[in-house]
Amino acid sequence: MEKEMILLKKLSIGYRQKTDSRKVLKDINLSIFSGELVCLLGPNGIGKSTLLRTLSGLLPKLSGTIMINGRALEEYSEKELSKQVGVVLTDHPQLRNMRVEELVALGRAPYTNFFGGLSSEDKVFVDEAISLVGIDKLRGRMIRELSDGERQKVMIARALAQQTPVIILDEPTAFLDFPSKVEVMKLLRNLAHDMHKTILLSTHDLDLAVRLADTLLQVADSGIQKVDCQQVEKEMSLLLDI
Ligand SMILES: Nc1ncnc2c1ncn2[C@@H]1O[C@H](COP(=O)(O)OP(=O)(O)OP(=O)(O)O)[C@@H](O)[C@H]1O
Repeated sequence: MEKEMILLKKLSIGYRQKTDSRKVLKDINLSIFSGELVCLLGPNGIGKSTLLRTLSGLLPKLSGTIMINGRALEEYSEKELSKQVGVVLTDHPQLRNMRVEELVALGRAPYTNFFGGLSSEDKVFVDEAISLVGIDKLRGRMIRELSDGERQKVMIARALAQQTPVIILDEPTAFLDFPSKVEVMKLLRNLAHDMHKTILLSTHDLDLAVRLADTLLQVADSGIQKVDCQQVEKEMSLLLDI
């Protein structure tokens, strides 16, 4: 039986400004379960990143409820939340001067002591994450010397080393060539299915999302709706006249 990992009720998200707030999406009601690869689709500027940042605890909600693994998001301390939710955002220029192994080891930060030393258990999790993602050969390389696809895999390995039940990724396939997009999406799907993780990502790669996601969520001004993968595939074929 899969577990309800993310529950959203009457959620409004956006940006608080000095005098008022800029609402981006409102009345979001949604349940997301463990073992699921969930893809958020929608046009530029509709609010996908805003939602992912809000669920990651990086941006405060405007109103409503966010439950992560059965507990309200705001009840978690920063450290506790980083044991529940791993986040892979678009670019991290400040991480470019690290080696692959060091960056993956950053995933252990919520578990290490004040001085940040890795225990032998931490090292096992780092090794495991590196081998799961298939980047053993890149271990000693500098992040700045990697291709976009390789760097994306390293970021996923860091989130895996963090050992969280939920992983949130903002456009993990952007800027990748087609084979790398497929590889990254399949990797994420396998992680959801084999390790029972909840993987929530945004993407503009509709064709891949339709084929690989367990759940497709369409973001529109009116809110967020689950859409049927097979129905979308049929509509795509009709549009393309094939
Ligand atoms: N820091 C901010 N302050 C105020 N408004 C913002 C801020 N960041 C984004 N927005 C606005 O919020 C809305 C939603 O942006 P968001 O980045 O969530 O869209 P998105 O669906 O992720 O788009 P894309 O597909 O282009 O990445 C946009 O109108 C954007 O201009």
